[in-house]
Amino acid sequence: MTLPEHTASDRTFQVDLRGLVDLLSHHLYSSPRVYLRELMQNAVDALTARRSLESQGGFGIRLYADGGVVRVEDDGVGLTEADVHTFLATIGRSSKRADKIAEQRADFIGQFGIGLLSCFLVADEIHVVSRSARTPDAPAVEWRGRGDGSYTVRTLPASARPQPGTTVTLTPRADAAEWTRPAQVHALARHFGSLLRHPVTFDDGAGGPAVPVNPEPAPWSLTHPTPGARNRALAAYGEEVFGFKPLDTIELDLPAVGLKGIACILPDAVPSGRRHGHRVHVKGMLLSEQAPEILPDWAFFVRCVVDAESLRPTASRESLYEDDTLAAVRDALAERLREWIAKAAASDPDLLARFLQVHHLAVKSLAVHDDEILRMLLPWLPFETTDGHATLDEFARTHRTVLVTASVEEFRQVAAIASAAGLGVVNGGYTYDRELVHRLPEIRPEVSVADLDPETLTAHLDPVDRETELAAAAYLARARDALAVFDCDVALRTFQPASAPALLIDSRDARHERTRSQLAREQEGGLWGDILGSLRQEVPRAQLILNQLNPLVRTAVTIEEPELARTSAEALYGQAAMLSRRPLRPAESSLINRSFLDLLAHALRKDS
Ligand SMILES: Nc1ncnc2c1ncn2[C@@H]1O[C@H](COP(=O)(O)OP(=O)(O)OP(=O)(O)O)[C@@H](O)[C@H]1O
Repeated sequence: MTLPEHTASDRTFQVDLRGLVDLLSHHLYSSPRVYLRELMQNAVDALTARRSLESQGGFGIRLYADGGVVRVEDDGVGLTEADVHTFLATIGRSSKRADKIAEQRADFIGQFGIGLLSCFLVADEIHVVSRSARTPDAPAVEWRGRGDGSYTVRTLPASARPQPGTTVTLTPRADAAEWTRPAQVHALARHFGSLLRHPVTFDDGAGGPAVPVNPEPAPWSLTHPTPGARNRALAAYGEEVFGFKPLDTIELDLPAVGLKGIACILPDAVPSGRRHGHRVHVKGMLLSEQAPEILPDWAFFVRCVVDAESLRPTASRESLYEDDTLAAVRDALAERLREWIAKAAASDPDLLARFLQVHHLAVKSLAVHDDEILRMLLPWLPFETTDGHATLDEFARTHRTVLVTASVEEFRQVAAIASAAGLGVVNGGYTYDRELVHRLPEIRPEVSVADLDPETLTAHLDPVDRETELAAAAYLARARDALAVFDCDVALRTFQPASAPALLIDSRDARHERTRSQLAREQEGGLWGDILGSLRQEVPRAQLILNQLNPLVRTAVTIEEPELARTSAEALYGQAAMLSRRPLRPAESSLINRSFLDLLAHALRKDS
């Protein structure tokens, strides 16, 4: 038996327009307000297409919103009835992609053939009346497209639309009033269209004259009498769009992609790594206020506003398509910022100083990975040093050997003693600082850089003579006993400055080791106790170094009364711990409290 043959029949997808509009509104566009941008952009593209037919100027875009309707009218290329069926009524079909104009595609902002659908975000029907400039004797045509996917087309007498161009009218739904009120339409038009090159006007239907939406050309396209005047005009524009007075304004110009604009240096520091949005216009139309992709991550000390000819927007038209052109633009703009830094470093020390004062953290993060920035700016970057805050250049002039600590805490511990000994130490504890200081000899070969840790420093402190050591032995033993709970050894040395009674050397390693051995003790006998115990290394203990040159210490070591000796040792430990500015442990805080009260009680007893 043979089965009956089934013949395959070609079918066409059915598209549910409501579902599609829902998808666009929830997943493609950030807000219903984009409907106006899409209409303006179609008008701009239509004007561009008309310009390729006839060079005559004076064509523009007129917006109208009176609370009842929103209308966008252009003097663009227009549509014939056949165009309407092909382009308006076919979703995903765009005249800007048709083969014969493929080479001109870069002239247009649109290309996906879906922009018009965004009108359904605010209205149930799109009404278009158009007359073609390509086929001047074709009649005017009217198209009504509805959100349910149906549409009607009819031709109108030439008198209905005497001149070529297109008028799109929307009757907004009540729930879209927020986006279609006259004041809002005007504000949105200015927002998206302030840099459009065709004249755009707005009329609120109240009887007054239509007002220009983009009366001023882009500030960088104007000529100015002097470079200073130009710079001030660009800075004023930056302040207008970003709301801050730029520390300086860098002009951007990349002819290869028709990009012009400005980069505004932020007047205040920003947390490093925070990426700023830049304002990107494509052919004048505002694409995004938050496009971080036109600059590399490190450029977080600027905000840019640019207008480009050949950057490609994505379908949402709210970001840029990541392609080779965008990568090249990013590189070229980064290069411009570098040039600005180099120029400031070479010829405008005041500007450079102001810039580094605010953005040195950003520059440090940049210099770590960028040899050129390092070479240009390292000498001018500020660091915390034993001479106070100083640039490496200033510091290296007085210290041919630059010592650098690994942590802020270690810097606090050694700074006073090292500087009293004439040593120059840089605090390497902040992010990037130690790494950067170590690279100084690449630029200043006459300078050498070495790490300094507190242990090395104490090893070089002068011991006291045997007699003094013996005389102090009893006191030192009591002090060791008092501080044993902190696993702290006590030693007597002489060091400058004489005003410092004691130095507490307490490296991070020592503290880790103490935590570990304390845990091991607590777990005594158990499995963990054995494991932790077997890890025990030679314990790097904390060390309280008393300064024999200090008058207070000289007196303390002679104390015979055991309680007072103990209290004085605790007080010296507490004071040294506080000076190191590391967070105190609870036991240390209570020790400081207790020793203070004991000393007070002692002093009062003595007085009475
Ligand atoms: N104001 C207008 N004047 C002339 N033609 C227009 C106008 N508005 C729309 N069209 C035609 O309708 C087509 C579809 O428009 P739509 O906005 O949906 O897509 P697009 O602009 O081509 O691409 P995109 O989805 O990227 O915006 C356009 O390609 C164009 O041919």
